Amino acid sequence: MTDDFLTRLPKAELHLHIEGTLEPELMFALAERNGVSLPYADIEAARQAYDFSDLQSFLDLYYQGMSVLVRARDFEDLAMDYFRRAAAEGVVHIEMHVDPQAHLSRGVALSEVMEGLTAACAKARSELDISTAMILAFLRDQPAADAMQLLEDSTPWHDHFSAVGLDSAERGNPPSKFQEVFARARELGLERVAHAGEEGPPSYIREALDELQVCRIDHGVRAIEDVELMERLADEGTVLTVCPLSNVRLKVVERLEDHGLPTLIDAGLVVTINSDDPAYFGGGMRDNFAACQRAFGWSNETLKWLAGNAIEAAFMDEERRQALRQRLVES
Ligand code: HPA
Ligand SMILES: [Zn+2]
Repeated sequence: MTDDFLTRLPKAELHLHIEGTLEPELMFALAERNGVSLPYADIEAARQAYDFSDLQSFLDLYYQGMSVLVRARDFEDLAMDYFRRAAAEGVVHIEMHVDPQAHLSRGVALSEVMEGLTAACAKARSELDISTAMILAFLRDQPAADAMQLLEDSTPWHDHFSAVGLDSAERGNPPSKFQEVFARARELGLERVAHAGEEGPPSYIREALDELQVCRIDHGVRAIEDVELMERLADEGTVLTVCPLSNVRLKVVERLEDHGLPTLIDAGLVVTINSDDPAYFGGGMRDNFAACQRAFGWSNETLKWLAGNAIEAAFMDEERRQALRQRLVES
């Protein structure tokens, strides 16, 4: 392991889609194992195809790529492959969004997904000293009734989920569409997070707060367009899980230097740095921190503050949080 500050920094990742960690190498290996055909001639051609114009152009390839995930073993390999890379760059805690609907629609049972992922999470803890949490994500471009059905059907695995989340195509699919589903999740004792203000307007961030009662906003970068909203987010201490390289690759911003992160921090918001879909967006947690350090000239103190925000906002037990606080002080 490289012994530099950014690697030593204990990084907790609060915004990651486990299906977005599928590197082309593993995609090809699993395609062969499962007899699935891919639209790419080779690994290099797959990487070349990752040239996105917006969220939807990414989602099309993201759903296509996961067609190679069929059996529990595939999901375990997917997660372990990522956990090993993450451990090597100093990631100590990972909260992963899981998109069951994207697998159910292909005839892959939830039991295959969960068996594989829970096995990997157990190994992450015992073999890599990485703690994990899972977020049951609903695809917002699918009907709310399907999300409700998934919430009920996933009852045997509710103990494995810390929260429910909302992802996929944002525009035209406001948080209010899922008000009842999130109310039910709350009744079941699950925390709530939602993607809002990535491509969608600031009003979606308000809706997520008011109608879904989320404790964190995933992305949330379009809050910079609404000063009152920024004040509210700062006052309420709502955590934003910002994904800098994702925002560049999906053209939410043209260049990282144009990103609203410094504005959000200056306005007093609690922001964290995350990788989103590292296999598709050109880098993991360390790369995201490094790119921000370069673009914004941030000091090590600022980077530590960001890493600390994630440790404080994570779904983890207090013993683990205390241990990670200590590692942060020593980094
Ligand atoms: O960045 C994202 N945004 C919305 N949905 C997603 N699903 C995977 N990644 C993303
Ligand atoms: Zn995301």
